[in-house]
Amino acid sequence: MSSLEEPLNLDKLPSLSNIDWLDRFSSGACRPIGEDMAMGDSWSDGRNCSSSNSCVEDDDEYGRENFKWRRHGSRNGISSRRSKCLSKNYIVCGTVSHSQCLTDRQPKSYSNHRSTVSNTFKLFNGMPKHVKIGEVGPRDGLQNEKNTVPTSVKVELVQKLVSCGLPVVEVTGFVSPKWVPQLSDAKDVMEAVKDLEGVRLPVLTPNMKGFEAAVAAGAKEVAVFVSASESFSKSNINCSIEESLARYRAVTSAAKKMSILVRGYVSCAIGCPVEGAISPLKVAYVAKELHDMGCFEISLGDTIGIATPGAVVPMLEAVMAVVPVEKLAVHFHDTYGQSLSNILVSLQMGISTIDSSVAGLGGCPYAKGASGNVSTEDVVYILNGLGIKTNVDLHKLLLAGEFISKYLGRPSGSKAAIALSGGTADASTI
Ligand SMILES: CC(C)(COP(=O)([O-])OP(=O)([O-])OC[C@H]1O[C@@H](n2cnc3c(N)ncnc32)[C@H](O)[C@@H]1OP(=O)([O-])[O-])[C@@H](O)C(=O)NCCC(=O)NCCSC(=O)C[C@@](C)(O)CC(=O)[O-]
Repeated sequence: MSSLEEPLNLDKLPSLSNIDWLDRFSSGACRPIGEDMAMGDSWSDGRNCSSSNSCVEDDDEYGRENFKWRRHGSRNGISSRRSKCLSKNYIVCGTVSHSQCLTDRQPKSYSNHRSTVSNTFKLFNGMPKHVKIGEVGPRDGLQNEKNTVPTSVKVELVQKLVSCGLPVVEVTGFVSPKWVPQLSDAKDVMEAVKDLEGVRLPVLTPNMKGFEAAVAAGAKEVAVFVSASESFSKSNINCSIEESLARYRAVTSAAKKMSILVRGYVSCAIGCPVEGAISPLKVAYVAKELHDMGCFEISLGDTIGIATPGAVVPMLEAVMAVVPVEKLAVHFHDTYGQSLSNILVSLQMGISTIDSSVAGLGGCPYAKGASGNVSTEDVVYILNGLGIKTNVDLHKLLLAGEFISKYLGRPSGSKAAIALSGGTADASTI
């Protein structure tokens, strides 16, 4: 195992030129559910990319010319695939009824129709058709609240979020109550929601103690979190990056024996409150370690919310060189209001799992000044506009956001929710 104390040389990581983009974007790269799942085969919400999010069929010359990470593909068969891609794009948009989405914006009588089509390809070609939203409000959102939120409110919030159709709701964290007092009722919250059906309910676990407590409370999925910044690792979990990786190897190994799924987070994937900018290679290093130890999905977190697309692209490029894109998620905090732009560019790079927090709740107790996650309402709104399916009922989501905002006594952090408030009865058709 190499150490982060040693400088990471470029040649230690596979470079983009060593990886044929077809390998990473082909339906072969989008494995069927269950295959290559180091943590057992009980994951029922796996994405079958070859049917729903397939990218390669949509590849065309525009993608490769415009996006560096696709440069190395074969040009064979491009023209024959182009018309197929075109119809697919239209089908995607056609799935959202009553929506002002991509198709509606295409000027039908535009004099240069070919150029309009070219733009559509350039901008939207690599995007997934379905996005899985990981709701983190009850954990990431509430962990930083100063006043204790009663267990019953947390449980009701989780229930409301599940009823929206969200496929994943991160419930709580089995972390030290001395470090994060707000989550000291983790056991009670988990026990109250563990039997909710049709949803994955992961919980954060920083070590074996947390893992064992989570399993005892009924968790069937846990999440470990490693930092790409040495300083943040020490302030957040009181150990070095390498020590944390060793702890998580113990967790993933125990989880595998019990068919418990483990998700991995990389925090400070763009920047650290102490160290500033973080090298994409460091992010790639820890992401690969998490992948190699058996995490079925790795969520790349801009913990302090400083990212712009200019920083997200190289970070994703570096990580996608070592971890398959279908195993990656993005997790943006919205401190600088850049999250939706960052999400858009992530979608263009083929990411199809997005973390977000209802009403934009959140902030990390160990990242002062960092604001909440991008709001789930805003994410659903932009995805609806792009004609990308989420299966999330926006109307119910607005009510869940309203519920927790009212309880906390402050306005929602979601622009879409604020704009739609008063008109929530019609929100599901937006
Ligand atoms: C990791 C530790 C526990 C180390 O904390 P430590 O103080 O170094 O641990 P320790 O092993 O020395 O134990 C100290 C005490 O904590 C107890 N303890 C030990 N482990 C646990 C546990 N799991 N659950 C409950 N109690 C625990 C342990 O039993 C002992 O109790 P005592 O004997 O003093 O009574 C601590 O630093 C901690 O809990 N940190 C978590 C901090 C946290 O939750 N931060 C926010 C996470 S958000 C994030 O990282 C970013 C993310 C994921 O959201 C992505 C993004 O936004 O970008």
